[in-house]
Amino acid sequence: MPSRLSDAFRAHPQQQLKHPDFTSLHELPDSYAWNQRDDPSPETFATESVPLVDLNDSNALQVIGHACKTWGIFQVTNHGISTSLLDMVEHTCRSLFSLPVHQKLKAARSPDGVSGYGFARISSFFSKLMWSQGFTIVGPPDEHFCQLWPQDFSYHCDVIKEYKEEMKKLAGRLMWLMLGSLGIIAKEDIKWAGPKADFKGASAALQLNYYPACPDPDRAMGLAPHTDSTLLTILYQNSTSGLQVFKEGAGWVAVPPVPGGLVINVGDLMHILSNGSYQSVLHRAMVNRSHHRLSSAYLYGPPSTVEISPHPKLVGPTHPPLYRPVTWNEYLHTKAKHFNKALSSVRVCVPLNGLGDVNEQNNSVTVG
Ligand SMILES: C=C1C[C@]23C[C@H]1CC[C@H]2[C@@]12CCC[C@@](C)(C(=O)O1)[C@H]2[C@@H]3C(=O)O
Ligand SMILES: O=C(O)CCC(=O)C(=O)O
Ligand SMILES: [Fe+2]
Repeated sequence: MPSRLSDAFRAHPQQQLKHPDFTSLHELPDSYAWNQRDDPSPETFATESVPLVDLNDSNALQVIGHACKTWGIFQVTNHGISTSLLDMVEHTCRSLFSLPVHQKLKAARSPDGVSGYGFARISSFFSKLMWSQGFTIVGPPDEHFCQLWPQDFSYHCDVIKEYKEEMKKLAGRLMWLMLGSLGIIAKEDIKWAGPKADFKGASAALQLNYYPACPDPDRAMGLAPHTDSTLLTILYQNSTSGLQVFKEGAGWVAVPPVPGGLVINVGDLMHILSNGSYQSVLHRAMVNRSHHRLSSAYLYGPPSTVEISPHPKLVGPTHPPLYRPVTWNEYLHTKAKHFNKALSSVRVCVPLNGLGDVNEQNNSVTVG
């Protein structure tokens, strides 16, 4: 099993797809036209809205805990990330995606790599193409940025580095808020958080997404429904809406951009750590006829060698562990192979009849 995030996809290389120049398309090609069969979820729209939390509010911990249990997503304000930094990141995204295709392809993601320009990893699980372009950054951006902007790369590198540092601090803070509401409050409760409890060794990937304006948005899909493989994800979206989340009993709910706000979603590893108490949220990005859309997702997880398992404080005789321990790399590997069945493939199979022979998937563990 690879031990670095950048090696997570060595065993599952991504197929090479053509990168069209979106700006030149005035009609939606058939390869981009999604039909109901590709998107089985009901197209209902809810009146409910995703919780909004002011991080300066004294109730923040409780509101976040409730949001993680019921929605698996919330938006935050007063998060400490300056508007000017968010503007600079947006500017870097804009500048990156508006480069000519041949220039972007100089920093193309290699089939078995994780960083660089290309289609979303999950593309291979769908028969239709997504109306988006992405740029993934794991580790320092210098090498790829040098190819994109031979003149100005150091400016863009500095923006991304500062953003990653700020995101890392905010993610550590959010970790304690999310865990705190489950009663996981002491430094010793999460050993890998380190002596200062600041999650210094955490790993992360930054995913920049660009959704060009689309001639036929009702039939196109920006980013297909998925959950993130993370502990948590911090998403910045520009002022164009498009993000939707699936809520049981309500259907697809839009997550409108809140000025200066950030969207936080629970990922699969947090679902495991919370022993199923927090939901990793199914989400997708829709596209727009007249406006392009930009987003940046900070995908946050544990250090590569750390195994995540249901927290001992949440496990007991009446609450058996629902998942077996997994490292982030191992889980990304599983996701690249099984996509939306990845979570169930690491689920511990509790026998329903006590006979211990219930084992729906050959790589799940049977207990009892
Ligand atoms: C650290 C990560 C997390 C990854 C894979 C790798 C780098 C890029 C991330 C995303 C970003 C876009 C959605 C997703 C589903 C995708 O296709 O690539 C994510 C995936 C995951 O959360 O599984
Ligand atoms: O663009 C968005 O709103 C969603 C992006 C996303 O889900 C991701 O990058 O994982
Ligand atoms: Fe996502």
